[in-house]
Amino acid sequence: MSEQPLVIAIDGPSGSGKGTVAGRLARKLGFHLLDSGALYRLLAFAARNHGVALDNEEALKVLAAHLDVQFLDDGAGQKIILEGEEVTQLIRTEEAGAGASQVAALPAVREALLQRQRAFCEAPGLIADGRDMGTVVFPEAPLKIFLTASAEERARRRYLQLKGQGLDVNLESLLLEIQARDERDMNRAVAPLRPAADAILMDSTEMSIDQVLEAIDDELAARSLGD
Ligand SMILES: Nc1ncnc2c1ncn2[C@@H]1O[C@H](COP(=O)(O)OP(=O)(O)OP(=O)(O)O)[C@@H](O)[C@H]1O
Ligand SMILES: Nc1ccn([C@H]2C[C@H](O)[C@@H](COP(=O)(O)O)O2)c(=O)n1
Repeated sequence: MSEQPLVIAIDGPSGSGKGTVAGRLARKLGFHLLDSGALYRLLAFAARNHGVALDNEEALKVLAAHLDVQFLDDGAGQKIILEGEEVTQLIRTEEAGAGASQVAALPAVREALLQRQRAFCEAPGLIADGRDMGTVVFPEAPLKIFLTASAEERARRRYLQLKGQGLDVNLESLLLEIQARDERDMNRAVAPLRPAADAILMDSTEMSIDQVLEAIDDELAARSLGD
């Protein structure tokens, strides 16, 4: 039987550093990258473009099934094209994250995006970043990291990130938005944000990005993976 490509799942709440760590790890290992949050952000963004309400499950299911998205890697980072428009930065605001969190709570939306996410699993391997990579999408992943940090630290990171992109952001508002998104993601009925039973819990509140990557390297070495 052909060997399955190696999948490393990195789940956790907003702003914990999943995307940054997943991107660095994918480049280092030469693996594919699944930014599953981007799919939900793109769906919410497309819904707004098409005048579809973020609680219209039936219409969102159809939109999700036919989402016209391209993930392009031009060597300087990933560009995201939605229906022919580059939306790489547009989908990164907290407003887009809130919309994503809202549509992500709908079972038919999650079902419509499931196979598209699993299709990212190709040789030589995949780094999968999200909320339910280790619990639902890739439950057989041999390494699952649940990456978190205090809400205050995650708000601080998101503040620096968005301010660095020239956006006018407020730290106190970001903290409230992140806490609200955490609540929704953790308490929804379908695929709630929680660590898989076999996930490695990693609290990066006091860790640098490099320290997180080193800790993941140690976990890979301990399992003789990623060589
Ligand atoms: N350990 C860390 N220490 C300091 N800054 C970090 C750390 N990890 C990530 N960051 C920074 O925090 C910001 C948010 O990181 P990132 O976008 O990777 O988080 P995320 O978990 O993917 O968030 P979301 O789920 O909302 O997309 C980025 O600017 C990133 O560079
Ligand atoms: N696998 C996933 C990924 C994301 N979501 C939802 C919940 C998040 O709040 C939102 C945006 O994700 P982010 O880009 O911040 O990682 O999308 C989910 O339910 N499942």
